[in-house]
Amino acid sequence: MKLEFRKLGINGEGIGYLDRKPVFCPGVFPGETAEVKITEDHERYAKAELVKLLKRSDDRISAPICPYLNRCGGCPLLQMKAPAQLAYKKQLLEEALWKYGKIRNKVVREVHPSPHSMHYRTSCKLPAGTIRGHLAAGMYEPGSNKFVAIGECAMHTPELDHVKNQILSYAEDAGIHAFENEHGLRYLVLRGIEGSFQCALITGRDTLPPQFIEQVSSIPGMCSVVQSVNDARKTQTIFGTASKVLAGDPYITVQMNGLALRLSAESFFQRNAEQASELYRMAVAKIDPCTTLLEAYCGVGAMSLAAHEKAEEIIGIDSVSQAIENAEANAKLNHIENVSFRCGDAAEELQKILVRKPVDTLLADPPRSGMEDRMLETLLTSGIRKIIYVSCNPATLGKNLGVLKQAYDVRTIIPYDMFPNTPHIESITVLEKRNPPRAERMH
Ligand SMILES: C[S@@+](CC[C@H](N)C(=O)[O-])C[C@H]1O[C@@H](n2cnc3c(N)ncnc32)[C@H](O)[C@@H]1O
Repeated sequence: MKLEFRKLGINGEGIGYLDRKPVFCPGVFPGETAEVKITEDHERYAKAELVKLLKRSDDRISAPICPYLNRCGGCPLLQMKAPAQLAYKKQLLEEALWKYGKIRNKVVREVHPSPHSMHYRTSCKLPAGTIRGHLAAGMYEPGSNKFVAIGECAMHTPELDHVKNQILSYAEDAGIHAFENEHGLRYLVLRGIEGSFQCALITGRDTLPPQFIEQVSSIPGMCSVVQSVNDARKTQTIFGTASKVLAGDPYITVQMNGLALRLSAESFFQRNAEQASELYRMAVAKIDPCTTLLEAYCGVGAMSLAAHEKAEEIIGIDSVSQAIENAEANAKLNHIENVSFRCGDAAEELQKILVRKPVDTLLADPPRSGMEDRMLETLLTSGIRKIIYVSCNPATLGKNLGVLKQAYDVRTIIPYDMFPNTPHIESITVLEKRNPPRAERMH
């Protein structure tokens, strides 16, 4: 059937309307007309696949840039011109903020574009698979378990893909196969920042051949080779319980905003390192000089350490022990003495700290699921004056701001494009405590 598309969905798909029912179709942009086939018809929405594009948007780039575009699903906006991508991302953020938190779009600033729109990813976590009898790393087709081998990804840095392909070729020569029956290579986790590489091999319960380890550790710039056994039949996590260092250090050390940062393979670190350093700089600039600053969900401490001159005391909290070990080492490495770290649940640790002393400012960069209810409740009744909230998920940001606005004013929201060609949008929100809170004024 022929359908006109008017909007962009949160997953980067086009939205057209059949009567008043939304129809979601990947590969179509707003302003386009397409022949589509309905694949799922539900009471409140339908899904469709593109048969033929009948009218193209002026925002569409016609030349295909990536051979995996229609199969991998990682970059649904790859064929959209850059200015249009930024405009749609801002719109997606504003819509989510209004839908989930009734936050008005006048507080949303223009999107900061990524310094690079291609080849910006400095890390990858790819499942291993077999293609025509050969070991490969890639992705699964969206919504399916069909493996797609990715040779070169247009979002990875070329160095990252080069190292990935070298490791796969050495693994195949060593007789290592893709994970099956609790053995083999399950995931390849790689980081490569400014010529330093870290490789984590997620495998079954296997002893990897010494010659293979020697070859991988000899790749120029390879600083850290670790193995993590994850042989669980069904798993939501990539890493197993413990990692073993096969060669080099347990971490790599990267430079960011004048700091040396050690990163273990299990520790979270932003994938677009160049844009992350811009975002961190802005987040730190929004902190007013204060006595006690707390960073919840601090990872390896990049922002806490960068903010060390803003507060007399800074405390970082993260639930991943390797990240906290890195953060503590990073404080020492950079000779910063007023920043300390704690491993634990952010809400629980914040509550414990607030019993002992007041906290002036909270810097928080939670995972996609956002802040938990316990964290929100604690903030509402705390004396924390300012919150700088870094978010990678507009929906959970909207929900959290919808609660926090009971006691805080949302001053500004600054979006950052961390992942060009995808619908993802990161942002920094600055909140200030209302004095007295609205709830108290009502009584
Ligand atoms: C989006 S990352 C941000 C990390 C860091 N701010 C950065 O930019 O590198 C979210 C972090 O939250 C941590 N985390 C997830 N759930 C947590 C919880 N309940 N309490 C504390 N930390 C948590 C993860 O380990 C991860 O390091």
